[in-house]
Amino acid sequence: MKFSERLFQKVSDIWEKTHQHPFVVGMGKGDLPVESFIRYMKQDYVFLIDYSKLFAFGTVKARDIETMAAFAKLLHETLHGEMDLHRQYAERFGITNEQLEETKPTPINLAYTRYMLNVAQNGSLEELISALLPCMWSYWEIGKVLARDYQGASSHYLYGEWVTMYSSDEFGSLAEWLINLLDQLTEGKPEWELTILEEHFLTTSRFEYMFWDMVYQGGEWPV
Ligand SMILES: Cc1ncc(C[n+]2csc(CCO)c2C)c(N)n1
Repeated sequence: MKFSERLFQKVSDIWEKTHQHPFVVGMGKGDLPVESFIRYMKQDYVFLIDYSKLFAFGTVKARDIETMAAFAKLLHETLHGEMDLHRQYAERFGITNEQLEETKPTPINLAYTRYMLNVAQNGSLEELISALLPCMWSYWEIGKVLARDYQGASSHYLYGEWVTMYSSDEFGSLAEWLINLLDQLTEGKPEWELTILEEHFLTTSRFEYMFWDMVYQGGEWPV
C-alpha cells in the first residue's frame, strides 16, 4: 500500500465529518450566510500569508533543484493565484487589501499555522509535507464533492468561483504532485518514522475541520 493510501484511511472519519460540516454543505447548497463566508475569507487570507511560508521552507529543505523549483512555484501561486481569489471576493464585499491584511487570527487559526511552522522549522522535509498536505488535499476533495453532489454549486453567484477553483484539474495536479512526492520520499522508511508523519497528517486534518467550525461559529478571542 502506498503511504498516501494509508494516510487517506487514517483520516477518513475526520474528512467525512468535514464534508458534512454545515459551512461546507452551505457552500454546496449555496445557502451559507454571506457573513460567515466573509469571516472565512478574512481569516483565510491571514492563514495563507503564514501557510505560503511553508512552501519557502520546502524550498530550503528540498534535496534537488526540481523539487526546490516546484516549491518556489507553489509559493508564487499561493501569493498570486489563491490569494487573488480572496482579494477579488473582498473587493465584491467592499473590503480593502489593507483590511484583509490587518485581520487578527483567531486562536484556532493561530494554533494551526504555528503547529505547521514549528514542524517546518524543526522537522524533516517528509514531516513538513505531511503537515501541510491535508490543507491542499482536503480542499481538493471538498471541491470535487461539492462540484459532483450539489447541482449548480460551480456556477453559484457567490460560492461558484470557490468550488470551481478547488475542484479544478489544475489545482488537483498540485495536490497530486505533493502526494506523489511524499510517497516517493517515504518508500522504505521505518515504521517509527511513518507513525510520526501519520500523526502530523491527522493533526492538521483535525485543524482543517476546526478551521471550518471556527469560521462558522465565530471563534474569536474571549476579550
Ligand atoms: C484553512 C485553509 N486550508 C486549506 C486551504 C487551501 N490551500 C491553502 S494554500 C493552498 C495551495 C495552493 O495555493 C491551498 C489549496 C485554505 N485556503 N485554507
